[in-house]
Amino acid sequence: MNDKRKDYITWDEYFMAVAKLAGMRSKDPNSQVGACIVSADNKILSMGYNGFPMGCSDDEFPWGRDDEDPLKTKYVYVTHSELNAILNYRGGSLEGAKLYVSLFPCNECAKAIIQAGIKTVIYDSDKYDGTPAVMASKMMFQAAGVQFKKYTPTDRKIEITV
Ligand SMILES: O=c1ccn([C@H]2C[C@H](O)[C@@H](COP(=O)(O)O)O2)c(=O)[nH]1
Ligand SMILES: [Zn+2]
Repeated sequence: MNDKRKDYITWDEYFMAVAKLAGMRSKDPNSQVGACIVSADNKILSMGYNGFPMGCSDDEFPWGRDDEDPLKTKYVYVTHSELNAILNYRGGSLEGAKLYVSLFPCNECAKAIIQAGIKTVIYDSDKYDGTPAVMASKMMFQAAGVQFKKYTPTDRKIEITV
């Protein structure tokens, strides 16, 4: 019994699972998004999920998507997972880091990702592909030399009992 285990999870499975675990903290009833920032040598640097800013109560601010008054929707208040992950990092530079995220970043997150120096984005869902926000993200990533690649699902079930 000197051989190592063979069924350990890959780096990609690990970091995407961590991103999705972070997303499970989200109170958004429609889309729970998680992000995990990783160094070039595979150390986790930061995590985030979509939620309201500190001091803005999850129970008082609205979670709805549609209202003729934009102030009664979540969109004007929610901080996106990627931005939270960037802002949660306290260690200095994210230059050259990788970002694992469960949903393709919107244009506002793309700007923050580029400006933070993140060079690779690995995403799972691309459910808003073709929308202006995602089209703008893809254009900006291409112009800025940020690689984006779809996570290849392995269908591995990762079960954790807590
Ligand atoms: O780049 C992104 C884009 C969106 N999100 C968050 C913001 C919202 O909480 C949801 C999207 O809600 P829908 O009901 O699917 O419109 O996702 C994010 O974290 N990062
Ligand atoms: Zn965003």
